[in-house]
Amino acid sequence: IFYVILKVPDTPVAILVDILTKAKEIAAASGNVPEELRSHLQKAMDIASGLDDYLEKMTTQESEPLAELYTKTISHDWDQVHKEGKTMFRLPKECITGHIEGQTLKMLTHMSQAKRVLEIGMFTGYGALSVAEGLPEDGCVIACELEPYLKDFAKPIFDKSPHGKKITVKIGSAMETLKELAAAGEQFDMVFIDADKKNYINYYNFILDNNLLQMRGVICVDNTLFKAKVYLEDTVDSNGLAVREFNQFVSDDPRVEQVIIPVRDGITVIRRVFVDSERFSVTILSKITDDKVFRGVKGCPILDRMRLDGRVAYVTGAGQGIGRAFAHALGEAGAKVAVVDLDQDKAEVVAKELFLKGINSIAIRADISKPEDVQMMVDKIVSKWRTIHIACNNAGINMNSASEDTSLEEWDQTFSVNLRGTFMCCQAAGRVMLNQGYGKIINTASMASLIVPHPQKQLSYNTSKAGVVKLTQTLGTEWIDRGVQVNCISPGIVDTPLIHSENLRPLVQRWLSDIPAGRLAQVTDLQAAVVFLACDASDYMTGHNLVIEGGQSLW
Ligand SMILES: C[S@@+](CC[C@H](N)C(=O)[O-])C[C@H]1O[C@@H](n2cnc3c(N)ncnc32)[C@H](O)[C@@H]1O
Repeated sequence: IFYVILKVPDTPVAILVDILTKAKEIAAASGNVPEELRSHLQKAMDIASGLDDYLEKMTTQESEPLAELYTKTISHDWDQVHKEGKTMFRLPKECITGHIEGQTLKMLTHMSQAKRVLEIGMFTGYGALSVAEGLPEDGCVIACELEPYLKDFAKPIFDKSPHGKKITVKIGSAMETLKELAAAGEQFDMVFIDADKKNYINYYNFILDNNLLQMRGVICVDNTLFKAKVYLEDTVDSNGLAVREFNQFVSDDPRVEQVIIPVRDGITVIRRVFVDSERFSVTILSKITDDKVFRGVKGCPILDRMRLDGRVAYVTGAGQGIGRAFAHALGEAGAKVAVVDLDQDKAEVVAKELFLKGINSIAIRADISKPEDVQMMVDKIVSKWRTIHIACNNAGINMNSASEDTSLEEWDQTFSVNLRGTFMCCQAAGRVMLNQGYGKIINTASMASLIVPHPQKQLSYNTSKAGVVKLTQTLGTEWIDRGVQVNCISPGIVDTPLIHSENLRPLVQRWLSDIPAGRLAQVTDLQAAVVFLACDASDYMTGHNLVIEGGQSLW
């Protein structure tokens, strides 16, 4: 309530409400205003005055630190602070971005998958903290601010928030900070310009001219409606005129594409459009080699070419460990994933994990050593999603015994899953893929296909995995001219809960001394490889054994 009383109209809508309130008062005082006009005035008032409240209510509530920052900011006596000489300028509390704009910034941060954000004009840090909340754990915000007082003002609240540590405040003229950042070769995924309006064009040009914005970054600019003064003809306010000039400049700039979102006092969102812009001058384009390297294959930059949107994948042995990590990785890259495991419950749990993240998934129980199960798996996927693009044949078993004691049962069982099972999966999925002229098969082999891991004795495992590599090479060369690539991944020793058992501890010590990386593999170390082999960027690779073992096979 305190805030409402103190609030001055500072957005187009708030000004509209203010004017309508005055018009209503005049109408009320005048005896001869037609009822219809009064009713229109009331309706216009209801529409305009209800908007901000409704936005507040329907937008995700702000976090406690943000709420505290807001209250602390609007209840602070900024005039007094200025009189005491603690700030250079008299800072109007209304310049805080606040709940709706903060949530908008957080959402934009999230949507643009930004990791590094630059804010020009931090004030008390509401925008900076909102952005920080939308960043991943290793994200960072560099917030430029002229007034040293504001850094100390914001600090206690930044310290209270788990996201505050992502924010670095740079005190001084923002232009000087920009120059330092450019000299250090820094780049940002998102830049939020919200400082002195007369410098907007300078900040904007400096950012673009010095590549402070990374290739796919966005610039957000605050107050670009500037209380409607940017389009009202009688504007004389110098800030209003400066923002108007800025908007016109951006609108005429062929390097970018932009939109003004009428949130609060207007936020312009700007992105670079280097090659796909029809507005880009022909003379500039004639000097560059305009090919797939420049534009990207099918117009996609390399990371986009690694996406798997719309693809259908399955992963066997996906109920845990490497298979589970593969299923998550393929799903995160955009594929629908069938989670296949011998254990139905485990498959269902992983499928649920994927679903929770927004990845379409199904769980399938299958014993890949049985031909009928393998065919059932393929049929189920095809009947559900019409096809299979990515077959990740990962299920395998490992039994240890000295070679002189290895039983035929152990040998047969190992081969029946690791080699025969993998072959059956390749064949069943391969038939679907050959038929459609497209497919990616990724088998899980092992570093044991290259070296003989020791001191444990695992003859049947080692030989079966060597077989998986030869299977991969043979199929990879036989099928590539029909659009199907077959590759395999050979992990080194992977850190699993099993490995931490008391009796395996001495063995782990031994292995560690054999690994140049000085650590075991985490399942997450293998995720990029499966996405790479599953995507179009690896189309020219086939029959390859991608070894990921921290250098162990080289020692
Ligand atoms: C509109 S407020 C920023 C609001 C803030 N982004 C938020 O989320 O609440 C503008 C801020 O820019 C700062 N500022 C103005 N001119 C500046 C300059 N040349 N360099 C750095 N900061 C400046 C002001 O001190 C003020 O704190």
